[in-house]
Amino acid sequence: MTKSVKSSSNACVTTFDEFVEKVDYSLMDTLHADPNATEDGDDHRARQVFSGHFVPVTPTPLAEPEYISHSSTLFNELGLSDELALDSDFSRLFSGDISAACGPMKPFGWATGYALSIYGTEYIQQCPFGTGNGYGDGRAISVFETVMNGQRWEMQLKGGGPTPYCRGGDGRAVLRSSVREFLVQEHMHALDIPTSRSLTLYVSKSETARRPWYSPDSRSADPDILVDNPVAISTRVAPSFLRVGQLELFARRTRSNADPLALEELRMIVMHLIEREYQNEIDQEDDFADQLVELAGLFRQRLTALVANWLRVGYCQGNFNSDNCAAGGFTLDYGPFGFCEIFDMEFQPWTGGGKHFSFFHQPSAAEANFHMFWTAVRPLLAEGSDALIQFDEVRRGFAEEMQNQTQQMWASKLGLAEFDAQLFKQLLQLMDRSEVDYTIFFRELSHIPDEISSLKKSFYVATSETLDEQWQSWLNEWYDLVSASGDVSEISIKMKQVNPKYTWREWLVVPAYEQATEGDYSLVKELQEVLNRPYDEQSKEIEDKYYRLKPKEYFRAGGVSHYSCSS
Ligand SMILES: Nc1ncnc2c1ncn2[C@@H]1O[C@H](COP(=O)(O)OP(=O)(O)OP(=O)(O)O)[C@@H](O)[C@H]1O
Ligand SMILES: [Mg+2]
Repeated sequence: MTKSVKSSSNACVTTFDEFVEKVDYSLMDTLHADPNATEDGDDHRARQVFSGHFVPVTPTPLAEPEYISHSSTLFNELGLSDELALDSDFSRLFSGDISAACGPMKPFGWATGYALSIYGTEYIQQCPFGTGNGYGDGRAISVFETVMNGQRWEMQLKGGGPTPYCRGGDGRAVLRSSVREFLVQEHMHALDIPTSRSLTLYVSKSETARRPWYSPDSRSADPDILVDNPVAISTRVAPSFLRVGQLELFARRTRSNADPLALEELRMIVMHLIEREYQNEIDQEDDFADQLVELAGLFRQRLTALVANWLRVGYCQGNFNSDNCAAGGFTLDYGPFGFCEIFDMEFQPWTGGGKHFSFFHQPSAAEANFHMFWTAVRPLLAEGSDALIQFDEVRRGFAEEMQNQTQQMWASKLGLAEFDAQLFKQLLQLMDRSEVDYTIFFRELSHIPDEISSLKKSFYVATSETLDEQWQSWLNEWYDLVSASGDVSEISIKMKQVNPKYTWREWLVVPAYEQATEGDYSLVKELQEVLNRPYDEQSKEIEDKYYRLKPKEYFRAGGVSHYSCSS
């Protein structure tokens, strides 16, 4: 078994024909298409979609596409050769021209509908028809499914042009947001955090889209100008793009008797979820009700671990609605996300996001999404059944599991065998008062110093003598605990595996997308290199450039310290 996986991972797909041969449809063959869909996928205007799991739709090719970059790491994992990224037909396909492929490929891709809940409250007014039937992938179009190296993958163009769910939007993503999403997905993977992945990034040399943005040196919360930015298509890859909101769509239709097929379509999409995301853990021969109990337990485990990981690296998703919550338990939709530099429990880079999605509130936001998942799947279980009792039990246990996951994570960040509530509480107060840089502080601590001078390079403010004394006394207590729990140099190595040296710093990413707008992609590529090895020391030159406190001029800077959702 291991042998066959290994040998297939060495098999390199080098030509476009070989790549196309690998297409292996699952979703379009097992789920329901919208019965009102056109046959040719020419379906680009906002309209209501009343039933079915997906709408066949063709992407809209970028005008004059230019290759920017691809992820060698992912190509390698998929068994694709790097040259393929430069192949003209491959580039055509992943810059939106599906006519580049023929033979086993269908002449259209597909978009899916989903519902939206914000922090556990159902919304429908985001849909222009006021019914929820016009909400879904407005600019994301999947074009390819395959099994590569024993794993099923779906490839989805983001910014691939309008779909019936576009709500009047242009279906495009601008270069700025595409560079961010392209880079951060692979960075998250390198940080060992489950995520959708990045395949390729192409930009148009002649097509632009107008978006609200910030003038240079703007300090305003909201964008103050309109900017024409080149449009781009990034392709993301995951076993599926199923969201909690997608399950909710069919559950809502079931509840309101809007569609006689809704309950069956709910059952189908949940089976599809199990098949795509939980195949290795759930036996699909088992009784379906038992599968649902297992599904709930596994999703709870993945979601809580995911959010604990977000806290570990300083990541704030910003907009953790149910439609941005992957039912496979990985990070999806990098819109108004950010990484905490100066430590702030309520860090939230998105001006429209509110505190409920801020840094330390993410466990509660996750619970609200889990609640919507539980509510959506529940109609598939018989009232009064044992399975339903167990299913409800999983829901009730969310907060406890979330707490266990976060406590374990803090213990590992601090190099301790067990979480110490008192020590942790004192640390949070000190970090807050000294305004520490989250990444630099924990990385310096990973060297296990016994006095505070090296930690001070992570402080944004000068500390008083009293504060220094408090730090030293905290450090002494911590040091004693660490040294009592094992070999200090081994603990240091382990701490460096959970406390990255290099994380996302927005002010260092801005120049990369700005230069890319001018046709210079060298910084995008440099960032790919640096962010793909976040736990490594890397060179002195890289350290000087990237392991640094955020300069004063970027505090409160529009588009750097905060941004609106527009992308
Ligand atoms: N320019 C656009 N044209 C059409 N639809 C859009 C556009 N921008 C956003 N949307 C749609 O609006 C909804 C909310 O946007 P949001 O920013 O959460 O998602 P996104 O970043 O586009 O997508 P995803 O969640 O697929 O990563 C999504 O369903 C998205 O498809
Ligand atoms: Mg989204």
